[in-house]
Amino acid sequence: MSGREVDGGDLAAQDSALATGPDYAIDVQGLSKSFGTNQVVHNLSMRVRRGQIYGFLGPNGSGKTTTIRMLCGLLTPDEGHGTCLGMDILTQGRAIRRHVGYMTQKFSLYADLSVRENLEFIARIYGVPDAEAAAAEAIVALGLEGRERQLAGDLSGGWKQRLALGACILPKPQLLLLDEPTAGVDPKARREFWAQIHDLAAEGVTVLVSTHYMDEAERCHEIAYIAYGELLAQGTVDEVVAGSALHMWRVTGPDPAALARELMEVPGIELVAPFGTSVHVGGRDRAALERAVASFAAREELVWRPDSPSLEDVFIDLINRSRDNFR
Ligand SMILES: Nc1ncnc2c1ncn2[C@@H]1O[C@H](COP(=O)(O)OP(=O)(O)OP(=O)(O)O)[C@@H](O)[C@H]1O
Repeated sequence: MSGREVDGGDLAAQDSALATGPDYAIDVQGLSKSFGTNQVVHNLSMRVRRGQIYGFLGPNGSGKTTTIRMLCGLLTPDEGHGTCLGMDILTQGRAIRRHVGYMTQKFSLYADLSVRENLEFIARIYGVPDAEAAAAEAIVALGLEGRERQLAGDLSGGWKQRLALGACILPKPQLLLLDEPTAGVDPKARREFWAQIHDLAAEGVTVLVSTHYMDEAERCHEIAYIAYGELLAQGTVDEVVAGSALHMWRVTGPDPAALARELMEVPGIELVAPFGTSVHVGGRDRAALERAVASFAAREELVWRPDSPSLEDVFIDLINRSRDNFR
């Protein structure tokens, strides 16, 4: 906990500030954080509008969790400043956390308590009035009926995540920080989880969610892509794709893996990404890319089609280029 932490004691004043607060649930500038000599977040600025679902993407170790922890005052940035729910992240961490639900990557409920016991326990810790009723309400809202008496430790991955989300929203937070909430969860459970997230956003809750799944990125109102601690792209999915300025072709042929290796060496081709039986080929210089494609004209076994960049193409391109910059 930061030595500068002050707990803005007047809860009524805070609540009224929250109700009339700024348009942005998160508004931070120039955040940097190092662990020893390793700078894991560098000069990161971001703004998230209230009621939005904001996706946070990037490779492993790129600084997403560290950023989330700075946003709710669990870590103090070395540089930078900003607000979360209108409160200062440097000095009002404790007050921020009273209004934020933070779902960490690790399942942190009690494995040997039942679903209902876990929810009632959390409700009591947060001082929710009538903990039993609040837990019962959460059980219905999350579709956990019939599982109330099951031990949390015996739930499948998808149900565990749903219970963890239930615990997060019991105190009715204004902002949810969800750190890879669906890692390892099957597609049906992920879809249901996302339906819950959209319901919460429709009620005015702001959601910042980190994920490695492209389909989840496409369910967000806005996304940010972070690599090596740098924010490389930000905006709606369409804006991020358009901002890449990538031109793409898709080529299908008998041995996509060998073809991909060959294509990587061709001037004008900056991005090569095998996708099933075909290979996505891209570059920012349209003329150079077209010359590269034309050089394969005699290869009748290959079928070339112009294509549009997918979000995954854009992220692969961003990570390739940022890796070059950071070497
Ligand atoms: N408390 C700490 N002490 C030292 N190094 C840390 C600490 N917390 C994180 N790191 C390092 O900071 C870097 C960024 O980690 P972080 O967990 O923020 O990344 P991430 O983008 O959330 O990764 P993932 O997608 O794998 O969860 C990593 O190299 C990690 O090892």
